[in-house]
Amino acid sequence: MEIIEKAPAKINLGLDALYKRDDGYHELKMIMSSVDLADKLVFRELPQDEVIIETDSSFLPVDKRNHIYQAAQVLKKAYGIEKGVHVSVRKRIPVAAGLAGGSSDAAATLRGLNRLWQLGLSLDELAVLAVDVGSDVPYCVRGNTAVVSGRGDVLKPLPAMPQCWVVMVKPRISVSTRTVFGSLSFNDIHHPDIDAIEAAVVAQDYHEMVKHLGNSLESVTIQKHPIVQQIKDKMIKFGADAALMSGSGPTVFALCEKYSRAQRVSNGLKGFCQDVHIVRTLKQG
Ligand SMILES: C[C@@](CO)(OP(=O)(O)O)[C@H](O)COP(=O)(O)OP(=O)(O)OC[C@H]1O[C@@H](n2ccc(N)nc2=O)[C@H](O)[C@@H]1O
Ligand SMILES: Nc1ncnc2c1ncn2[C@@H]1O[C@H](COP(=O)(O)OP(=O)(O)O)[C@@H](O)[C@H]1O
Repeated sequence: MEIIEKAPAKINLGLDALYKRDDGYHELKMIMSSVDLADKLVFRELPQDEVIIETDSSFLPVDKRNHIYQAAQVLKKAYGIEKGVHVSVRKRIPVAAGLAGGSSDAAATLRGLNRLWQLGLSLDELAVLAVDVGSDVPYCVRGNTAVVSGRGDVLKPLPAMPQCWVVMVKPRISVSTRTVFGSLSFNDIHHPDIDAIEAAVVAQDYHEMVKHLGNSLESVTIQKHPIVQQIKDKMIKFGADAALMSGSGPTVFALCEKYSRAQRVSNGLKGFCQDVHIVRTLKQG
């Protein structure tokens, strides 16, 4: 049997870091949304009890460091499964970009193996296991648009964000999520109004939504990597309705209501960065 799952990238329309918790993680309140840029995973049963990963990306480890491997092990351990799987990954989401590519692959693995091994688990049950792989994985199990809080493990589904075009630009720098959180100083960060973004999404009010986009981690990454601010400035100059860093970065996304604007932003940025994508927001489902 062969099972296919898509693993879409996410953007953070809002990310508020509230405080550092006793377990070392940060309490967050975020609005996340899936976009139409996805990896494709194909799962096939293996006769031996082994997890084998194959990918077209030269940036990815295929051993136990891969989030796909970790997700499979979490599921096998939780349900005592002694079966093997071959996973082939067509990688389209830029790696270590703030777009949750690895987390989305892990979530797709939980969904895919649930089907391949006929475990009959609900998405809520998979989301509970998911946090053992990473903080972004519970959200990625369902994807779509949601308010995400706690460490990343408390989910409230929302209607799909208002339809628009998203231009995603990843500069050629590496950002470590752990280092960004480690450098966060609560004295001087911006706290976006997450409730206002949520209300705008519920009301399907695109213009109100773009007014409130914000990310507490942005200034931390910009301080080390001014190119993130330069990309934001260029996006606005070329006509984007809003521009924001996603997650801990370094990808910056621009939202545009009109495709012609998205094309202008994309063309304007292509001379500056190589990794530029125009994608659509996803409708629910
Ligand atoms: C910042 C966000 C926002 O969506 O996204 P990315 O930039 O990774 O896409 C996520 O919270 C990242 O989630 P994820 O990448 O799964 O994080 P994890 O592997 O669990 O944690 C990596 C490191 O980030 C820090 N971390 C993560 C989540 C959280 N709520 N508090 C934290 O302090 C911890 O230092 C941890 O060691
Ligand atoms: N399947 C995977 N896809 C992408 N990255 C992965 C995967 N498995 C492990 N990783 C590792 O996870 C780290 C974070 O990658 P990724 O999830 O793409 O970024 P982010 O958390 O910034 O959104 C990278 O160092 C990468 O090597």
